[in-house]
Amino acid sequence: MTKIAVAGGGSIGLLLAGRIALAGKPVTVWTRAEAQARALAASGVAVCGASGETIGIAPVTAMTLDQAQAERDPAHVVLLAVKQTALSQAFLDALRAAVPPGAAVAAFCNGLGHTERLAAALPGRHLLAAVTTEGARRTGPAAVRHTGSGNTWLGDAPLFDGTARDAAVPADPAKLQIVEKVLKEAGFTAIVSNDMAERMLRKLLSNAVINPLTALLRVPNGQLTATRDRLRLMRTLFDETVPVLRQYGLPNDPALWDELLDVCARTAANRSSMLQDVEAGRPTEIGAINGAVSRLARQAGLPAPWNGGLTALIEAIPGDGGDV
Ligand SMILES: NC(=O)C1=CN([C@@H]2O[C@H](COP(=O)(O)OP(=O)(O)OC[C@H]3O[C@@H](n4cnc5c(N)ncnc54)[C@H](OP(=O)(O)O)[C@@H]3O)[C@@H](O)[C@H]2O)C=CC1
Ligand SMILES: CC(C)(CO)C(=O)C(=O)O
Repeated sequence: MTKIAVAGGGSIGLLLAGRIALAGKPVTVWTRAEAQARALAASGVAVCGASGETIGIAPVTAMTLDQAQAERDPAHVVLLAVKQTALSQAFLDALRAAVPPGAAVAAFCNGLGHTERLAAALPGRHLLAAVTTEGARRTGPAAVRHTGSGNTWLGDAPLFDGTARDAAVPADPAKLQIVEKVLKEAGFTAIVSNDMAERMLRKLLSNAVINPLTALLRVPNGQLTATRDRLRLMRTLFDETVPVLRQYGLPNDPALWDELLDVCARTAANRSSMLQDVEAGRPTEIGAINGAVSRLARQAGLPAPWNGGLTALIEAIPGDGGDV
């Protein structure tokens, strides 16, 4: 039987682990803190729906990532559900020690930069990129709310920083199929994509416009479109970001602006992940989002002053302390 581990017991990690376990598959959560591993092992993951109704209590095995390194029977499939800010050298070293060569690692991080770092840190492992529009919020050490259903795309992990367009770590089709099957059996809409660069760039575009503006203006996503001034800010950032991302595989799609407005409408009540990080005094993923757009713009010789300025502003908020 495929041995499945989820690295990171946060919002997406608990949603993945909870749903997989509720579908009857054994799953192990690798946490940062020992206290969370104990809580998860004792009570399982309480999975709730969008309005807080209990869907089920999912039994899981749990241990810290450090403890996972000593496992005699290591995982074959690892779903990586940490933020880009967690990808320190120490974390990457620990992950390499916990994941044996030949195992598949599907990275669910938003933003860019993780695929390059993971590919370098995990030689001999099968790296996959995953982009999800599922919404999740951890409500306790062993509890998660599934705040919105979406799609999850899986495929070759594209490389952007310092590379020409179309560079990617080719996925082993057999590993891809295994991860797709695990997600589908857990009830997720999993789609194998042969253009993960496009998927990552579409998601990056939403995050690059919505996240920094909501974090600075301290408004939920739906409030961004509520005034002309905010819409103008969104449009300015969008107009600067699209030409940069088009250099790396974002299609010339006239529907992109409407799609962005649609994300704001569908997630109107959400506080973006960056706003939540700022409010909690945690480091944000700004370096992997607008910081990444700035880097790509420099690489392509295009201007991106708004992305650079917003990166500097968010990094200057007490608590952020820079990024990976
Ligand atoms: N939440 C969502 O709805 C969505 C999130 N995403 C993306 O998915 C990624 C994960 O997001 P999300 O789940 O929301 O983030 P969270 O902050 O909720 O969870 C991240 C988890 O990573 C854990 N972690 C950090 N460092 C380590 C470590 N050294 N060892 C083990 N675990 C560690 C954290 O542990 P601890 O709590 O102990 O610090 C935390 O539980 C992000 O890139 C995000 O942008 C994508 C789509 C939707
Ligand atoms: C799409 C969006 C903006 C939804 O809140 C998101 O992915 C985030 O908050 O990081």
